[in-house]
Amino acid sequence: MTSSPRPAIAVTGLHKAYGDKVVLDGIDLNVAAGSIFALLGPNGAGKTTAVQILTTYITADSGEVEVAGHKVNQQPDAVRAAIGVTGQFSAVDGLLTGEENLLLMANLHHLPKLAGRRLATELLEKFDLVEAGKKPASTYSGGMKRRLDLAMSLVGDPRIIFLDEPTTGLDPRSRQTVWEIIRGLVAEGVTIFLTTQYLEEADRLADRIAVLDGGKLVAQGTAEELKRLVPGGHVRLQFADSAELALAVQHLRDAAPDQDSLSLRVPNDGTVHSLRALLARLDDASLEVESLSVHTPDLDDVFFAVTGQPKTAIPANAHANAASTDATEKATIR
Ligand SMILES: Nc1ncnc2c1ncn2[C@@H]1O[C@H](COP(=O)(O)OP(=O)(O)OP(=O)(O)O)[C@@H](O)[C@H]1O
Repeated sequence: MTSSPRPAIAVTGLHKAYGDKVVLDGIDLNVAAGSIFALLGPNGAGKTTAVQILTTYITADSGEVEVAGHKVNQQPDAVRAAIGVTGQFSAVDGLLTGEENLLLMANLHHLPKLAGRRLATELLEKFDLVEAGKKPASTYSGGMKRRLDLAMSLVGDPRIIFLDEPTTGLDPRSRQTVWEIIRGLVAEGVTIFLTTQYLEEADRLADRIAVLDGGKLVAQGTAEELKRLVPGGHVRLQFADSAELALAVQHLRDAAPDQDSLSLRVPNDGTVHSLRALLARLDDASLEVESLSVHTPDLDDVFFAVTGQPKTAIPANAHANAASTDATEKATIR
């Protein structure tokens, strides 16, 4: 009989509040060893708090949390020995060179001097920081700092790495580089738990994604599973002025208008048949459409469905509104 391998991370009923404010409201999740798991959510959703608990930085109020087979509240040292962490506030010391930062980390891990030097050289090469390695880290670009931070988190040879918003603030090229590094680590068998505000990052990288909103997991699955939760895509109709938009709203009752961009989002699966039907409706109503674009479902649509708001419009500490609660219940898969 074969038993399924033990997950790298197992969380049940995780709860954390600060005073009256419930930050994590009963979170359950499992991360398979050797996979990439993305915890997605708007500002203030509780992502960093979850990472802080999983990495033993803070304690939970209740719930079971096992990381690398050890309970975080009972064996925090064993958990710490098995993990690497890079946060939004990096461990990089700007006064030290890249190499010195790595040597310091090797020292903290009690590596013999020679082994520490060898590892620092290896990591500087791996992360394309050989030249920069002799310069103070304060002179590095954001992307270089992030690479050094990642390199430093590898010093203890961790099997599980937590990356809290690893590419926030990076330009697209640096972001791609970090993604390549993450994929390389996973190919070596490392488990990655990352938090992100970028839907694209979760889509491109993660084997499984969980969406956190208002302290609850409102959806969980692969990117494809999450996209299937969204019923079809939509067509965006662009109008020249608000009078034409108002006229369109009267005729297309199932559509959602956006007054700022003078556009209308009409549910549509993008097939030729349904596009023809939509064009016929526009013709029948003599509506003047300036332009039209077809959108197949993406994680943005999932976010819209499970949180009730477009990703870009989610304010800090957003909570699902009453209208979104239905969508949330329909969309959640467990
Ligand atoms: N030490 C603390 N004391 C009081 N409230 C806190 C504390 N730490 C976090 N919070 C609150 O908990 C909520 C979740 O914060 P958290 O940093 O976990 O969110 P996040 O999803 O990581 O957000 P961001 O994407 O902005 O980093 C926020 O409302 C925050 O203000």
